[in-house]
Amino acid sequence: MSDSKRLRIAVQKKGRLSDESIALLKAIGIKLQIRDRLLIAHSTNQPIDLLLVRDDDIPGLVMDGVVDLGFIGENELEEKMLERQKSNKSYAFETLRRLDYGGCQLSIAVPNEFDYQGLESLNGLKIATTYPFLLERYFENNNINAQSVMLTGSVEVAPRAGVADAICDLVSTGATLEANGLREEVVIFESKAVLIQRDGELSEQKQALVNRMLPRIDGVMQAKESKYIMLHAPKARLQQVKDLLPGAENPTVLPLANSDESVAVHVVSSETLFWETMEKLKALGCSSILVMPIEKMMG
Ligand SMILES: Nc1ncnc2c1ncn2[C@@H]1O[C@H](COP(=O)(O)OP(=O)(O)OP(=O)(O)O)[C@@H](O)[C@H]1O
Ligand SMILES: O=P(O)(O)OC[C@H]1O[C@H](OP(=O)(O)OP(=O)(O)O)[C@H](O)[C@@H]1O
Ligand SMILES: [Mg+2]
Repeated sequence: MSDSKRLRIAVQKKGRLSDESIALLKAIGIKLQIRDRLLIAHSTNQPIDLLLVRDDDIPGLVMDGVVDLGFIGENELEEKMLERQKSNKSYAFETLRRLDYGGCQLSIAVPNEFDYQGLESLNGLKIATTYPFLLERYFENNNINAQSVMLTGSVEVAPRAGVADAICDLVSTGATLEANGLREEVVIFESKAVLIQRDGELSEQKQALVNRMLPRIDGVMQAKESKYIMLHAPKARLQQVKDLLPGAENPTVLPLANSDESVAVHVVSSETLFWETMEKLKALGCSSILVMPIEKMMG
């Protein structure tokens, strides 16, 4: 059990989730000095320690109570849950937040020349994967009689190497599949990064720290999606201008020095302003249209 006074957070050391997880912690005000070869990093301004590990280890570290929090992909988390269920190990945890990065899907892909006619075409195949528990659950739920072949890496070369007939691997842009002459046919799991907490009560101090972190995480994610929009608009067309601005229920309208016809409009928008909308605003007589990123938000 984690009995240290400092909140322990597990983060992937090197990979797809590392940079964004660490950037998120920094964005919520946690100062970190990460040195390349060390497993642990101490925050210099909060009672927080980061454990930098392989992502495969993160669900187990949280479920065994070795760390308090962990950043992990839902694919890896669900796979480890299924694995621990089957071997009667505890698999309790709490999801604190679903995050806005690490988006990918676990899909079955076949070689381009394979004549795929639907799920029944998978019967009798050998399918290489790093996620055998998720794949076998999919087989069971869909009455597919196929065999999973566990590979920890280079899954996409398995069909060419004659090790398997098809694969089940993570897909984001599809570039890896394309480069290996494979075609995505079935999405079996959609995933994003999540922040999870171990089961059981945290000490009062640790819980208070987590309670402060979560609204800040929400603020960072919200800010990323939002824009601050400023423009000069003709007074006579103010309503039409407001109608064009996304999520602009309550814009600030300010007088402009030296102009009775125009006003300044400021608005925090829940989405960005597309070029097409900017062109329409211009056509209505708007000028000085600025779209700016927002760093932090608090409701
Ligand atoms: N192409 C992708 N785009 C977005 N997210 C991805 C992509 N590939 C993987 N992920 C997410 O990031 C997680 C980590 O992927 P990565 O490829 O870094 O893992 P890994 O090779 O298993 O690393 P490790 O050495 O830590 O075991 C995946 O489990 C998934 O949730
Ligand atoms: O659809 P794509 O955009 O091509 O992304 C998918 C690839 O990304 C991940 O691997 P990664 O590049 O992280 O390397 P790894 O397999 O060596 O971990 C994943 O395992 C796929 O191979
Ligand atoms: Mg891994």
